Amino acid sequence: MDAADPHAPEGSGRINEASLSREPGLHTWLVGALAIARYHGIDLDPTTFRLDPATPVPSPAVLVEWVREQGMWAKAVRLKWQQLLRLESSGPVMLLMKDGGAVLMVEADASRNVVFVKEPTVSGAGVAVPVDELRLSQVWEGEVVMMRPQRNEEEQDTPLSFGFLTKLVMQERSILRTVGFASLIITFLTIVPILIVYSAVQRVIEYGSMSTLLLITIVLVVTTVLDAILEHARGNLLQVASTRIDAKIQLFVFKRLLSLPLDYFERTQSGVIGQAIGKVYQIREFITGRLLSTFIDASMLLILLPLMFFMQATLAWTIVAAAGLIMLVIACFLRPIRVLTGRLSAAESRKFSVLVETLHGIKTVKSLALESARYSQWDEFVAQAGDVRLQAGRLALWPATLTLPMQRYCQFGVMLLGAYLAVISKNAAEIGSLMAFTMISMRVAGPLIGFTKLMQDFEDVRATMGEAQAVLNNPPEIRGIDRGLRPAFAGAIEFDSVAFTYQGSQRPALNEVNFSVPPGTMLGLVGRSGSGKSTITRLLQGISRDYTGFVKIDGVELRSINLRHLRRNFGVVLQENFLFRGSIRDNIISGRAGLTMEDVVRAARLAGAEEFIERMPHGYDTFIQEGSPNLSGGQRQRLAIARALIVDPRLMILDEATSALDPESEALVNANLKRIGAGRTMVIVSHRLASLVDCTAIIVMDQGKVLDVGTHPELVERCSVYRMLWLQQNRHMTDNQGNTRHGSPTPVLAQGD
Ligand SMILES: Nc1ncnc2c1ncn2[C@@H]1O[C@H](COP(=O)(O)OP(=O)(O)OP(=O)(O)O)[C@@H](O)[C@H]1O
Repeated sequence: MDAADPHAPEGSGRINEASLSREPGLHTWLVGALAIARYHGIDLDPTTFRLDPATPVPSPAVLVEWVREQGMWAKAVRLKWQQLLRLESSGPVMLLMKDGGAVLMVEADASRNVVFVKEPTVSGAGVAVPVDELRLSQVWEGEVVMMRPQRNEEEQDTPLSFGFLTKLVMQERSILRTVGFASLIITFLTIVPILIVYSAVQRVIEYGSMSTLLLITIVLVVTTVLDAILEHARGNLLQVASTRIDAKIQLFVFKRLLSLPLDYFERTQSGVIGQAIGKVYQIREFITGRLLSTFIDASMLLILLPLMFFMQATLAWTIVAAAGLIMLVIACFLRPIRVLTGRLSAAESRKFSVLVETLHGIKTVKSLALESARYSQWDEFVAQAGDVRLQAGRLALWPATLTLPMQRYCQFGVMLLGAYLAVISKNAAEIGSLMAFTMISMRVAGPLIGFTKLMQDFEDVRATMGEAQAVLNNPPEIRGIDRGLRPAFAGAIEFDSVAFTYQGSQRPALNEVNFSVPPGTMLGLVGRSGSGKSTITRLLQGISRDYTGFVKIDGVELRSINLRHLRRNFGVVLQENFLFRGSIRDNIISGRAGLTMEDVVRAARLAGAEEFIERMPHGYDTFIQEGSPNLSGGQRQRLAIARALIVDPRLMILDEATSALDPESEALVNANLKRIGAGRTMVIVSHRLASLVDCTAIIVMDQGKVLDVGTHPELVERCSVYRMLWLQQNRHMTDNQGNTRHGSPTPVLAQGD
């Protein structure tokens, strides 16, 4: 059947490569993504999309990754025609074609069995044409890319709370509903044998009816088997639900953690953070385990309790009274337990911090033989935590001990009382009733006690939640990450009356800083320790944003720039750079989409890393361990430079990048600086002035202020602080070469390479 619209322009129902008009220079998929984004009122920056020249068709994963990096929600899925017809989407979706092209599906009409598609154009212009399954299947194999804006600010900024976690749990309501339904049937299956016992036992005993006994046995066996099957199925479903909830919580926690600003991590011990993250899992266990099962049990109570009252009201009242007493005892202990739980948690955090710190600093610990000092500290914190744990444990024993008689009563005492009541009533029918009641009370006692204990657990979890919230609910920097301008950078930097004071500090780290440099500048930053050099680079990267004055890049105030965009345009190399576990190639790419082996080689060559990589046993595939012990400091640094350079950033920061290097490695990196700096603005912080003599401009910082700006010769001439630093370093170098201590600087040294 040809489903093409008769009013559509001739031939417009055909989709083939020829009909896919491509935006000049842009891949069709990219045009499609830009068009969908534009439909949602978002402008994506296509220049940030990198495509492997060897493979002109990117993978859907690469495209999706790029769209996500740009701050939108995106997903690539495989759909069948029927699913496509039912697709609920608040905008166009992109169908990826077999030939590498794409069309946008703007509407689906299930009644006519057609979808409306149009060619992707950035402007969004073009006529949508209806296409049927047969036609589409000739060019489309089912690949679809869906995109939409991040739902709303709330979605990204959702803080951790019971409400939020409950919402996550409720997302699994279809499973939970089934679980609830299964629970009701299980309860029913529990009641059936009880009712049979209730009504039939007396007859069996009175009339010696063996056939009734056999029937009861068969019914009991059948209900038990059914019960077991249903319990198993319910357990299975609960496992599925809790695994899914668990995965969502883990994703949430990690995302939330990554969204926290860097200075938060600088202020907070990693042990405290690690401990708080661990706590979230305790809360999850509570919600998906104890809470869920108690509520399921509670539904059972709703049926069983009335039944108990119906059978034996006196005994039922005693059980309710026992449960009430248990609740009262636990309620009395809640407050003191909460206090001790809080103290225990704090003590555990301190202990954990020592462990994490020791592991992080293990090189220092070993090399300075600090093992015994660290051990004593650990010993002290273990003792403190043990002390509080003992107190907490002892206190928790009390409610357990005091409630034990009531628990035992619910399980066994009720039987004795029932027997007594049966005996004094002298009614044989009471025996059946008593047996049935006892069976129910066994079933009821557990959930009743569980319900009361839930209060105690909830107190624990509330304390735990407080700790996790103290870490995860810190204000994220995500707002800046996903919002703001995305200007194309040339690289001009301007500081206009910038002042900045670190949180908790009295003295400003930067005070009335003013300077501006044009694009392509190689800017050196020098000054005594603590003069504010690194702070300038932090401000430039948007790490610290609560400064006064204006920091502008190409005239755009930094706080109005999208943070992700800003950082993607910065290449940053620090004194200590962390290399991840993985191959050299993976480390240079660092998971960024669309980068190829050619990019890796180009970056490595520019960073001066190519020669040592090629000498390694597996070249670019050489595996780097965590902390990269198999690389020298110089090699690590050059890899870090390559990693920063691979995206060809317009601005680059080298913060003491060569300070820890041996002279040979330093000379190697410095020799490449000019090449590295070609076509981009470089900000180089260095204590070694020899690395900076080629800079177009050097800023001399002193106590958070700009003391002078000039070239190396100018500063030697007129800036006393710079001259002093220069002479200090130069004397040292000349000494090494056996020259006179008071000799003037030599031009050779000044080249630094
Ligand atoms: N995270 C921080 N929290 C509080 N104060 C800080 C922080 N980082 C730096 N400072 C303070 O801010 C001032 C400037 O520090 P900054 O690191 O910018 O100096 P620097 O010139 O780069 O020093 P160095 O050459 O030693 O690295 C110093 O007084 C320092 O103590």
